[in-house]
Amino acid sequence: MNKRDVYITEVALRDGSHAMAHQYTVDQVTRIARGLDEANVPYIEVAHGDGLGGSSLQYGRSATDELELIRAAASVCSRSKIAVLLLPGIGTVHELKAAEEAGAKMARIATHVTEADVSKQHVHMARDLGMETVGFLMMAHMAPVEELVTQARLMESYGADTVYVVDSAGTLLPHQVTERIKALRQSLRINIGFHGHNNLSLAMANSLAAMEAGATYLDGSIRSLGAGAGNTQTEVMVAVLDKMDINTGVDLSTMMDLAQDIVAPILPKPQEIEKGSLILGYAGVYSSFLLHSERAAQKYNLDIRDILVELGRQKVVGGQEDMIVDVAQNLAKKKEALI
Ligand SMILES: CC[C@H](O)CC(=O)C(=O)O
Ligand SMILES: [Mn+2]
Repeated sequence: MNKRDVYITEVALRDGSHAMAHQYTVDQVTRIARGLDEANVPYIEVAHGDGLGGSSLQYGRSATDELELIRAAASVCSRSKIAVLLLPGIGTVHELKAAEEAGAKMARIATHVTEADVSKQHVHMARDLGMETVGFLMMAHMAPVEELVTQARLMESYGADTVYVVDSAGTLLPHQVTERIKALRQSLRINIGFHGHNNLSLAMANSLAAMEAGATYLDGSIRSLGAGAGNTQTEVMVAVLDKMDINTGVDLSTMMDLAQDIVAPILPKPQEIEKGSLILGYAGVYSSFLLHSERAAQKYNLDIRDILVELGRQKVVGGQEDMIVDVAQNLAKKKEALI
């Protein structure tokens, strides 16, 4: 792979799986991956939205086995490398091995920001398989900067090539991104990355803040096809970085056409900042909770805002999706008692 100033990982075929209710088909994945490869995007992440092994009642069943999707994407890529996400506890080392056999070349091992220690075995396994390895510290707003540094250092000590600050809730403000990335840059030798969500319309500003503070790996989703209001919109990021004379190696025209002609037509609805996604960012709630909370709001006849504000107050984290229904049921009971 040619040297670039910034390495973009396109996450629509994984983070976007949340927005697609995990209903990606082989045909959709093939067409999108082929376009991304043509555009020379360095990394394309493919998996269930909650990572390998995520297809379940709790997280949402996939329409198509993720290994089939990974194989399909890998089969049309000659330049882009396929990445997979794995959350220890949801995915196992067996699934990682199967993903590698299906063509994945990068493993992104994701943990809650204070739980990097659970990534050790998976980082080791990924390295043993010869994969590029990323530590992905989710819900990064929930830990003070010093704690984030400690956790990132653990991932570095396990052998990760890159560690990411992940703004899962799309709640960080640019100065908070700057201080986090700066602190990591000062304490680590490995690459630093940033993954944003656009719930407060700050994903682009935060990505630029991250880059200016020393991040060289940035995530984006084409047409913002990610959880919540989506991620930093990849084709827009390519345009902005190009105007800043930052070399991403990605072809802007190919990305624009892919976004317009292939991705936009498959969106269940346009990726806008609506009430639910705005509250995710405002209350600091996991972006992947949006669809689950929308369903709960409908079922219990509640305002989604009330559910998400309560989940934010309770500092609910990934893996606690069952709390969404608990919170909705309690709110519904309280509402009934008032009538
Ligand atoms: C549930 C996994 C999650 O979607 C990973 C991620 O992209 C994030 O935390 O933002
Ligand atoms: Mn995400």
